[in-house]
Amino acid sequence: MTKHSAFSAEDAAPAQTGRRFTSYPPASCRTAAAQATGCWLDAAVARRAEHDDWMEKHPSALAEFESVLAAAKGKQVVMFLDYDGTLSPIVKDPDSAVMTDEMREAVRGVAEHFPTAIVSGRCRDKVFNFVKLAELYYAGSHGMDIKGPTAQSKHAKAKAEAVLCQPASEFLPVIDEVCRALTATTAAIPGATVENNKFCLSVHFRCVQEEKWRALEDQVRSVLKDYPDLHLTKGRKVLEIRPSIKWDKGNALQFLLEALGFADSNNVFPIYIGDDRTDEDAFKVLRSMGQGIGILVSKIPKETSASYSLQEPSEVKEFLHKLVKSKQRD
Ligand SMILES: O=P(O)(O)OC[C@H]1O[C@H](O[C@H]2O[C@H](CO)[C@@H](O)[C@H](O)[C@H]2O)[C@H](O)[C@@H](O)[C@@H]1O
Repeated sequence: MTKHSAFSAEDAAPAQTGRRFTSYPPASCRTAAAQATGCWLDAAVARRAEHDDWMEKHPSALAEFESVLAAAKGKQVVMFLDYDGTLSPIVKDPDSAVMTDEMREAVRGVAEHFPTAIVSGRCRDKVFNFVKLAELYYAGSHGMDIKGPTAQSKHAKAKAEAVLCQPASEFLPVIDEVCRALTATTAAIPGATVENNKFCLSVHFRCVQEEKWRALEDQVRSVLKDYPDLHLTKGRKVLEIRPSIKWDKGNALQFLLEALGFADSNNVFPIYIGDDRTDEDAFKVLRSMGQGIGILVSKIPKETSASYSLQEPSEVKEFLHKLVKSKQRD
């Protein structure tokens, strides 16, 4: 298979801006080679071929909907949904990434039929304020802050309200301290913003001039030098600062399956839909369990452990609607 960057043109810096951004190479070597020879038609053909090749390996979950249903037949579907880029489109201002009422209704419909969790890099309260559905499970801070439903529903387990998992709670004071330090240090870079996600932080560079990306990353790394228990990862035009503990969205998925009573069960079919690098941890867990499916939301080929793809949040909504309809005709 052609190697793709998990984060390509739509998300991050081009490779030539510096070695530390080189986890974001051009879309494919084939395309780059064609571009290098100056043959743009070849490059377009190569891109198309690359896309077709990728779609064969990660087919549309809508086009293959009946196969998904067949695989899930007789099993309990559990739905896991990432937020940004999955339920809401990527926008410049993170505080404006609202979810449409139509998408909320689609998620509500799914939650009526299946246990449903939102798994986000955002602070749990913030993502709850966007989604506003009390019958769901929420895993905020990249899974480091998990809470059960606060409203009863058919699928909220009797003790759901008691579900709480905060494996990084000892990091709260240090995260606040680093948030203050980063906010002060990056203030001179226009467009840079720091978002406090409670157990982790995001430094956004979507609105920063490309020439300043390197300087911003240098500043963030210089602050982090004094905090060896924290580490930096990269998402969609965002630098993410997280505690160095072995806990990610994959662990959150496993924790929730266990909390729902599906530990070691062969009768469960988890579906995880996400668009970001951090969602890959959950896709990998599903692969290693050999149960359920991962669906990557992306318009372009990316290296992924997901089995299926959807292009954008509107397709996610359609997929959720189809799932609800299929349940209604059961
Ligand atoms: O796990 P997620 O729910 O996907 O959260 C990952 C990050 O999402 C948000 O940032 C991204 O979306 C913003 C709004 O569309 C966009 O402006 C930004 O460039 C994206 O990186 C969120 O603000 C971050 O804190 C999350 O870590």
